[in-house]
Amino acid sequence: MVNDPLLQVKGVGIQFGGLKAVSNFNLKINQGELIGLIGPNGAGKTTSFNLLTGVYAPTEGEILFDGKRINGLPPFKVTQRGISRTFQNIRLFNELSVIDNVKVAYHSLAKHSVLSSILRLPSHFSGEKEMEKKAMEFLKIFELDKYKDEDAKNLPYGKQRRLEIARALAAAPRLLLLDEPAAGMNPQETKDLMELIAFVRKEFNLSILLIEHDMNLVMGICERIYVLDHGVLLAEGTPEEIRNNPKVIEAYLGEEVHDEHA
Ligand SMILES: Nc1ncnc2c1ncn2[C@@H]1O[C@H](COP(=O)(O)OP(=O)(O)OP(=O)(O)O)[C@@H](O)[C@H]1O
Repeated sequence: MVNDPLLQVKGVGIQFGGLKAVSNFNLKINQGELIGLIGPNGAGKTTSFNLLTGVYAPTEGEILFDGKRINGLPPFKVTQRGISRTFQNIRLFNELSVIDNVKVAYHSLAKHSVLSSILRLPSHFSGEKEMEKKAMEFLKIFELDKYKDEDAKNLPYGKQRRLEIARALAAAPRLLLLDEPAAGMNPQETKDLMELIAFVRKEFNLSILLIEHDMNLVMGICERIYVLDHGVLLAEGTPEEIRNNPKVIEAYLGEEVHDEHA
């Protein structure tokens, strides 16, 4: 159905030994929404991403993407269905060039087959050319085109973060999961990145789920916010509702937000 949410997480949870890292987690993302996921350290945010992307299979509940069940699928299948992510600790292919990092992600979608690549058929070369062109388009959007032949490891930290997002986008997702994309960036880099996220969301008609510690940033760009605490959903609402939710203030935001709006 056209109006069904793109992503529906229904009562999802996972237990590691005796620890319930996430339990009874419910979340909905509609087409085109930019949603924030916040919570104190150890609240279960990254574990939720791992559940959504098939790194972990939930021990309870189900996850529907585009109306179809995806829990239990391995990560590469989840990516093929249309969910891409970035990682809290950057995971690039350090020894590969900047452009090759993007091409790797694009590869699974390219039309030419492995066989045509091995045999070096004409379709291999046209496929390669098209891939190069597409990868350059992503690099341009992220202002990384002039570093295309540089090893990824030589990029400054902020640019590595941008490259990770470019690579995630190259897999042509409908839902992009960003795990603290602005971590370690200075205020100007963070501001630029947020503008870029807003731009790519429109340009690629994306839905985005964003884990972020910078409260002003989350409040500034997300339509709705989910708050996790000790693995359970503490609150869900608009930035205004979250800001004024006493449970959230007590558990997470504390005096900082209180003072801001006093
Ligand atoms: N593979 C695992 N095995 C055992 N425990 C785990 C595993 N992964 C996560 N946990 C635990 O689950 C809880 C939630 O961790 P998670 O990394 O999801 O929190 P987070 O909200 O992302 O925190 P942070 O903001 O610090 O990144 C923590 O107590 C963590 O130690």
